[in-house]
Amino acid sequence: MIKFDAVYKKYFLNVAIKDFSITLEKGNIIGIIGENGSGKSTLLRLIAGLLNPSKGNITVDGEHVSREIREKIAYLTDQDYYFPYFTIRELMNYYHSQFSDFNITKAENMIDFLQLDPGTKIGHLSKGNRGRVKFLMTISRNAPYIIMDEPFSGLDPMVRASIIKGLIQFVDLSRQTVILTTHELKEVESVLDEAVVLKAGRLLAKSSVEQIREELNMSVLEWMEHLYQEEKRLKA
Ligand SMILES: Nc1ncnc2c1ncn2[C@@H]1O[C@H](COP(=O)(O)OP(=O)(O)OP(=O)(O)O)[C@@H](O)[C@H]1O
Repeated sequence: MIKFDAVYKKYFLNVAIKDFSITLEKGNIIGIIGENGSGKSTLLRLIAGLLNPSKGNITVDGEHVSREIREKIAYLTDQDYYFPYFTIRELMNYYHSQFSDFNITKAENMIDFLQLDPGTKIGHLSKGNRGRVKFLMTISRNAPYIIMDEPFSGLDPMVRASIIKGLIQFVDLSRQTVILTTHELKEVESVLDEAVVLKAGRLLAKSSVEQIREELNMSVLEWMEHLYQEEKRLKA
């Protein structure tokens, strides 16, 4: 379980996360959604322990983020950082040597599914295919928490839907929790259990996707748009 208690995160004078309290339960696929600049990436970096809160507390399974806790988290960044002279297979072997939870058999199985050639050098891949490699390296870890910043951006629409479905196929939700940010809501919402809406660094709402669909009779995108309009109306 991940818990935020009255968390603030400032970048110099800019407050990116404000008075943020939330509990994220285990065993779900959770989508963090909101407009550009609403604080989604900052939230993920705080969970991954790449940033420290300016104020407030964050705990993962009841413990403050530390080196041991960080090892429980597989994090897919929105940045490109792989060594360009490695082939995909060399990168897989490198990850296998660095992370005790890296499942090389799962990675081998995923390579075909993601339509990647393991002999290709990272530096020779297109941006979309580098995105697939990031997805491969992250999902192949048997980490209890998989945190992904925009994992599907840049993927071509013809394969995006099947790669999104692969998330369910390759993640074991009896032992793993997935938290991801996305702007591709129409395609991603079918795999989400929960949605968390951010606006200007604040938590606007959190709901189960089933509740949004069954009780409000809305898609997640419609729900988010509705919340944004309500917020605007209340402020006017
Ligand atoms: N390194 C940084 N230094 C200063 N300000 C930052 C930094 N990173 C993010 N910010 C600011 O913090 C706020 C939240 O940014 P963040 O990247 O978390 O939003 P986001 O919801 O992920 O946006 P997007 O959808 O565009 O990726 C924005 O106002 C942004 O300009």
